[in-house]
Amino acid sequence: MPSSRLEVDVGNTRIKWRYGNAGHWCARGVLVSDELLALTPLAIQYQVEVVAIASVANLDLLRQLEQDLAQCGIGFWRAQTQQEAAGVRNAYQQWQRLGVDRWLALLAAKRAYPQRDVAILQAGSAVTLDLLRQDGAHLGGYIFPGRQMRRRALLGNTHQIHMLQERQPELMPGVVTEACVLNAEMVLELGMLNQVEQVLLQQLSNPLWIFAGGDGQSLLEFYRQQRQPRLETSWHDELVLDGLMVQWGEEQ
Ligand SMILES: Nc1ncnc2c1ncn2[C@@H]1O[C@H](COP(=O)(O)OP(=O)(O)OP(=O)(O)O)[C@@H](O)[C@H]1O
Ligand SMILES: CC(C)(CO)[C@@H](O)C(=O)NCCC(=O)O
Repeated sequence: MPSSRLEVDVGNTRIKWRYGNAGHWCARGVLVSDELLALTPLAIQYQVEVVAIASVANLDLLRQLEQDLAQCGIGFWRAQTQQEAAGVRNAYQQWQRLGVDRWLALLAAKRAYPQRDVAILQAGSAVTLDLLRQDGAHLGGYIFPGRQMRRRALLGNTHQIHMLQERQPELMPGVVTEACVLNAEMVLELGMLNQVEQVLLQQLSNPLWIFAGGDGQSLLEFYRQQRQPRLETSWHDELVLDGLMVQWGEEQ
């Protein structure tokens, strides 16, 4: 009998979880990152045997969670970055330093598209981009500050920029503070997407560009709205959790 699992992706902003058995998910949800210990009551509620976690966040809380779960007789399994697995070779020389969310996304992409070059953009607290060739070679990537992080840096380091109301971003220059900030975010992100597109076209062969993460939908829309997007794109909601499943499956 496959064990019932709570699968968890712990980012620096949010925790995404899903509960199920052998790929059939009965429940899913989101917590904020400092609510990690709320996973124990969830695991009890769903009577899971194991909590399987990928985390790039606070290690102290993770140790506490492991202890809490052990006291309740619930297993704890933590995904790790690897040098090579499931047909993917990590490009980092110091391979342990690659974020486990990036590594698992590579495993998930390889499983989903074994015959294609892919690029993976995960737009979370940070925005990461990773390149993966069809032969399994990870070609490295980029780490950009995420949207919320940039916004906090701008507002936190100035006295007179206040966002009194949200509005739709556009490319034209703004004539009110909010528009200047929001439109600049769009200019910045489109610039990033265009520049990255150039790199992907140079480095990969007919790649599929996968978007994921909290701001991924919005970046994907920006990209698709352009006059001539040159790459095929796809949206993946739970790439890190899918990679967690690949690694779990390989280790059982
Ligand atoms: N309900 C929400 N709460 C917080 N952020 C949200 C929400 N909806 C969308 N976002 C956007 O999602 C981004 C965070 O995305 P996500 O939850 O994927 O990050 P994360 O996995 O915690 O980050 P990372 O893996 O980079 O540490 C924020 O920058 C924010 O702009
Ligand atoms: C870049 C983030 C924060 C994205 O979640 C995470 O993957 C991380 O902490 N990575 C460690 C550094 C690296 O990947 O090189």
